[in-house]
Amino acid sequence: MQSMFAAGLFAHQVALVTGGGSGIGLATARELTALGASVAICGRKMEKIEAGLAALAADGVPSERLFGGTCDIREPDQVAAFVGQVIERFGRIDVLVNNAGGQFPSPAETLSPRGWEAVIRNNLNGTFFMTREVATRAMIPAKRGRIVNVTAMVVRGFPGMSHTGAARAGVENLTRSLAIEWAAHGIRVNAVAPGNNIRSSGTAQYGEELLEVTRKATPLKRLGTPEEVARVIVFLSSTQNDFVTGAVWGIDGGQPLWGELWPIPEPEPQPEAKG
Ligand SMILES: CCCCCCC/C=C/C(=O)SCCNC(=O)CCNC(=O)[C@H](O)C(C)(C)COP(=O)(O)OP(=O)(O)OC[C@H]1O[C@@H](n2cnc3c(N)ncnc32)[C@H](O)[C@@H]1OP(=O)(O)O
Ligand SMILES: NC(=O)C1=CN([C@@H]2O[C@H](COP(=O)(O)OP(=O)(O)OC[C@H]3O[C@@H](n4cnc5c(N)ncnc54)[C@H](OP(=O)(O)O)[C@@H]3O)[C@@H](O)[C@H]2O)C=CC1
Repeated sequence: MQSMFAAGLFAHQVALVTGGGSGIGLATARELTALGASVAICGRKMEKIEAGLAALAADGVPSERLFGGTCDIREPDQVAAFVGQVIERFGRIDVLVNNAGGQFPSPAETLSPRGWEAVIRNNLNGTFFMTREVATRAMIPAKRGRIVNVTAMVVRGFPGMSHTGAARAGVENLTRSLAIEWAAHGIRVNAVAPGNNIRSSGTAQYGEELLEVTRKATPLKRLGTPEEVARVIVFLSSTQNDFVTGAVWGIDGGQPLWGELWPIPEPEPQPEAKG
């Protein structure tokens, strides 16, 4: 695949991509390694990480530029151990892509406390634990770094998945807070918000019928690809945009502007309040 970026843009740089064994994370790892980066990927399941490493090796990336291991981002001890391994292996971390995440559909009224917590921990807590670990151990001491958080398109709320909507909105706000707190350390913090309309290993679980609903609700009338999301992540991870920080960049075919986001029952007309 021909890259839109200059060859060697990430030479001698190290990127950590969470959830890098599949989907958007793997597409990001492929683009970064193609541009010369050394890349570390993590996820909960070793078989996904092995498949990701195999795909990168098949692209021709030498093994000395690759590292992968299991790490559940919800567990601070596992995060600390993984970040330590990456620093031991490569000596630095220039780029962190917080891509790991996910949820399940559920109406708010039947969501159990543990179900709510599982999704908040997966998307909000995990992103914070990883971000702080990488910043304090690698980026703040080095006085440089770029962090890109992968959230979701939540500007219209997320009816039917309110837990993830709340968690992703939290990550967007965290992005803005840390962009300010860590500006003095030479760290830029941005986010990308994929629409609910990217065809990936992640959305495959929702089925073709729902994907068709979301395609129809997209002004560009097609689904996006993990590579299209990855290109924006890579741009924000690069040194080619050093004046961009605290931004949330949508990649959604115009979806926030129009159309039904998720097929939940249409609200009933409500009577005017009396008195
Ligand atoms: C085409 C339409 C497009 C829609 C696209 C929407 C845009 C977003 C796309 C993506 O995000 S792509 C990525 C997709 N991948 C995933 O979403 C998978 C992620 N899921 C997980 O990783 C896990 O399921 C989880 C959310 C982290 C939860 O795992 P955990 O191991 O913590 O959970 P458990 O211990 O099993 O359960 C805890 C608690 O949660 C309840 N729960 C878990 N799964 C479900 C479910 N599918 N439905 C309802 N409830 C669920 C579970 O019941 C537990 O609660 P209690 O029963 O104990 O009260
Ligand atoms: N595709 C889409 O349309 C959209 C995607 N997104 C978000 O983009 C990101 C990538 O999604 P996508 O590539 O589509 O889907 P995938 O399911 O392929 O990617 C999610 C990755 O995150 C990893 N992961 C999930 N939870 C954890 C955890 N607790 N610790 C470590 N790794 C974890 C998974 O690996 P493992 O299971 O091995 O842990 C997997 O590799 C996710 O955050 C997703 O929610 C947001 C909006 C839309």
